[in-house]
Amino acid sequence: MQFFPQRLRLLFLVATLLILGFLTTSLASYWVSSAEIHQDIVESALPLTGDNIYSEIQKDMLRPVFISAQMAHDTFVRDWILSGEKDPSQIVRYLNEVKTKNGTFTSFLVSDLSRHYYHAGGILKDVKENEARDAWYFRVREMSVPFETNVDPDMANRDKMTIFINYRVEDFQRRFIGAIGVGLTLDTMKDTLQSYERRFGRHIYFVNQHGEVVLTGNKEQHRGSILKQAGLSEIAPQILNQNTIPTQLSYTIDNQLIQANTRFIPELGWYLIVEQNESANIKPLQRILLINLLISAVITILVIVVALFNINRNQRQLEQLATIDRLTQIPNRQAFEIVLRQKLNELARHPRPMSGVLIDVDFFKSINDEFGHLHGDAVLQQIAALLRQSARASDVLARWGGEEFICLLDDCDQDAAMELAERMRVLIAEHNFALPRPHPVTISLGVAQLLPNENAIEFFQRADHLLYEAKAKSRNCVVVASCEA
Ligand SMILES: Nc1nc2c(ncn2[C@@H]2O[C@H](COP(=O)(O)OP(=O)(O)OP(=O)(O)O)[C@@H](O)[C@H]2O)c(=O)[nH]1
Repeated sequence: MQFFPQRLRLLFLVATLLILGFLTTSLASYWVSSAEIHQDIVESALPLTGDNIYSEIQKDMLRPVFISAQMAHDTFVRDWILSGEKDPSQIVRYLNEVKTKNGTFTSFLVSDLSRHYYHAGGILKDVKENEARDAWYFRVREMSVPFETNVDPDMANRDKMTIFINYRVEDFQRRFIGAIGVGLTLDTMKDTLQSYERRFGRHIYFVNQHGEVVLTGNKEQHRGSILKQAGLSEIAPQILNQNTIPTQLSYTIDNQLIQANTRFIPELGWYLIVEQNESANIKPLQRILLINLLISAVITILVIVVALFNINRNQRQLEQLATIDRLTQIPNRQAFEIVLRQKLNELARHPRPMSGVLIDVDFFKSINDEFGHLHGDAVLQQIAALLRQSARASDVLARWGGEEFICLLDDCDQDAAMELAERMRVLIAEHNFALPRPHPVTISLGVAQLLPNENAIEFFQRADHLLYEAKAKSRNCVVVASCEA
């Protein structure tokens, strides 16, 4: 009664300890690793990438700015304009040389006096104030800073989208005399950004001072104004603050935590934004956590199954030890009494004849004395086996005491029981027990049928009395209760 809940309690305790242990270690390692990833992204990976990209940009993209600055300060250019743009082939040759030497996509000069637009191929056109495409020139003309970067289609190159560096050219008294510079196609710039994205595994893009995304390696990711994009709009005011010192910001979009490293690049007039998806980096950890938890669950189940199997097996062995006689391997007296109680209950519900045979080995002490206890044990084992053979499968044979056995015969009247008892007696008397010297081994038997309203104690007392009678009579015989009894 007590054993079952106790066993369950033990298993529950083991399972709880295992689950707690596995959960603690798995969750702890997940939290530690994700905290490390966060720290690595925020404190090391992103700022480092930002710096690397910035230096790459300085190398690749600021070069056109420096080239344009050199062109704007070139005394040949200024002298040529101031001397009345006499020989256009000179400036065309100059622009061609700048373009080919530096590998830029285009090079140009617009003179404020003639409004001619010179490029490496000659005079392209004249810029006009009311022409929308020429608005850039009049903007540059009025601006107070030395240059601007502008993304426009290049008429000289089949309207390809181009980043122009528009540098103001001033005379020696700092009066505006024209605009000069070079241009890079956006394709080239995009390729550059894409190669950065591939190399550093981050998302890199530029926004202008109005928050418009002007250049990105991956067009699908960001377009339009960052002021209008979900998640990003929350940190847009912090990005657009002309801060040249790198700033670390974060925002959430579609349940993904994005870390962003931003800085203003005054030479370009644009903001460089380098992003990394922290959630995506943590995803493999979540997969590992899930696998760990699954493995833990499987191990816990296995441990429980193995423990349950062992406990059940031990319990079965204990139960067997408690009910089976070790020497003869037949049920002992306790087991017999349990079966008898069950049989008596059944009999009360479904009346039928039931008989009992009490068996005692004759002069067993003399066998022990003459041949020793081991031989005595062997005789008892053989007797038990012979009795078991002669009884029906439904009959219950048990060891009643030292050299006493009992056989309960269900659905069997006294006559049939007596026949069986006689068969048993003859079987034992004729059996060769292989003792060191010839020695008779016989049994005496008392047979009784259960009487109506007789209880177990009365029944056994009667059988015992009959056995005593058999012993007193001659031994090696069967005594049956008289019919009148
Ligand atoms: N070898 C062995 N001897 C046992 C075992 N159990 C009881 N005995 C012995 O069986 C003997 C029984 O002796 P008694 O009760 O005097 O009966 P008996 O010698 O058989 O004589 P009767 O019953 O009068 O025929 C005792 O000497 C017990 O020690 C056992 O498991 N093994």
